[in-house]
Amino acid sequence: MDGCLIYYGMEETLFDKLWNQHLVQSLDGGEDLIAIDRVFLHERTGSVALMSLVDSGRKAVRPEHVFCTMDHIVSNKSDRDKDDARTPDGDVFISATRRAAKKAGVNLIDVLDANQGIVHVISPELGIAQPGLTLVCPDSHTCSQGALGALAWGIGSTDAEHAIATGCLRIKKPRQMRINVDGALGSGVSAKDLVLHIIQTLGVDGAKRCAVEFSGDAISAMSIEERLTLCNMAVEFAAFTAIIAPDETTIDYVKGKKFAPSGQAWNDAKAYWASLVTDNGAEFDFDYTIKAADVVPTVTWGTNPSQAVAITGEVPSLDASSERALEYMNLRPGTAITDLKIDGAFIGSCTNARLSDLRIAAKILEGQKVASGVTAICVPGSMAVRRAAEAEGLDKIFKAAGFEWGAAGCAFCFYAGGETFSPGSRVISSTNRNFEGRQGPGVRTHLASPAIVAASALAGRISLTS
Ligand SMILES: CC(C)[C@H](C(=O)O)[C@@H](O)C(=O)O
Ligand code: SF4
Repeated sequence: MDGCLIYYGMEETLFDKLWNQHLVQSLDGGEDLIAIDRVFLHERTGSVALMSLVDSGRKAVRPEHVFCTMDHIVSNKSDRDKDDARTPDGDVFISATRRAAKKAGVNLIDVLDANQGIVHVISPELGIAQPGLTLVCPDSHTCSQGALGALAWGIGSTDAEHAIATGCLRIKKPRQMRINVDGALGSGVSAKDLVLHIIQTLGVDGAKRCAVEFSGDAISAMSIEERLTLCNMAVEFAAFTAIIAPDETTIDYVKGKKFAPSGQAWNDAKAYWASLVTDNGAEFDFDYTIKAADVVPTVTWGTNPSQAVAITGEVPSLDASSERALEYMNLRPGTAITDLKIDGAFIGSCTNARLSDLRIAAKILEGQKVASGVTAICVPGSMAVRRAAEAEGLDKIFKAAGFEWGAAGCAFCFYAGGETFSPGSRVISSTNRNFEGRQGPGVRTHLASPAIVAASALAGRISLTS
């Protein structure tokens, strides 16, 4: 063995690489100081960070790398004004956020800006989230942006202020999990079905404090928009974040985006991104393999995203943990999912309101009418998505079918006060959370893919086909 060096445990995961490349210092007490490349804020929680920063006389260390959008409480009316809000007194909040963002000198994507939209939709769309960058945002679905190969995670408002002021955050390194999805998803089986299947299998705490890397043939075959849907819901099974190694699909997606590197910087970035893979032999704390062929169109029946079932299945039989959920959802065990009549259908949110989602729904809706008694709403994830959809005539299809066509924002994904579905409504929704009251007091949410939402809107009950 002379002259032969054997390294044990030198192989790194993609997550290790990004963590180590951003490690400023290991601190006493098990925390690390991590360099933060981008901070994204929104008016609901980011505003708190911005206002506190401005009020305390602190400055953004790199204001050009801080972005603030208005998405959570803005009105989704097509003719909205710059201060129209969904919440009582929301206008005051929006204008205060605007003032603080301007004072702090950060990039403001205001309500009427052409680039406005939901943070996790516009960050990739504008090339702000990029492979290899660390990105934080005071919002739990920041994990979505790991789809680009970025190390992106949700933080609190205080940490956001700290990251803006110092460009660093102290944090304990999470555990690591790999979920390898082998083979190809069946036709008509979407990224949303896959993530609901994973959460149903692992449970809502299944990836507690883990950075989850998604890999395998089914992931490589996905578009970036599908990967964003998948990573979006990592937090719904308690993950610290999700990440997917950048590949040709990622490079093609990022190329030419507003904030993407260009010229020589683009070539350098591509060379660096090629190194962002998990080494063969690198170890994870948890390593799962899922067969893509086992995944079927899936819908939630309960009040957390793990309470899910095949659309061809039934409301499961009662156990102690599901009793409350069944009561809230007004369901009886043994009822076929496709026998559930709906009152509302919603396509929107950072999970499933990108152009590909709208195209899938429009294909199903074309030339058809929403069932009577169903309130159907589509809110594109960003104004760019809305414009692109309109350029293809998708808005006309949605409207002709009886859908409302909104301006971008979080809108009916979460209840912030203001207009929503009426109490007791059963709503099929392309969003990511089905908690009690999530879409409004007493509203009963069933999570599903945009295809299922569209088909159900036409059928007037949960359905895979109209
Ligand atoms: C309001 C915001 C902090 C919250 C989040 O963290 O995710 C919201 O976006 C949500 O989806 O519940
Ligand atoms: S669309 Fe919904 S899940 Fe996404 S950031 Fe907004 S409120 Fe949160």
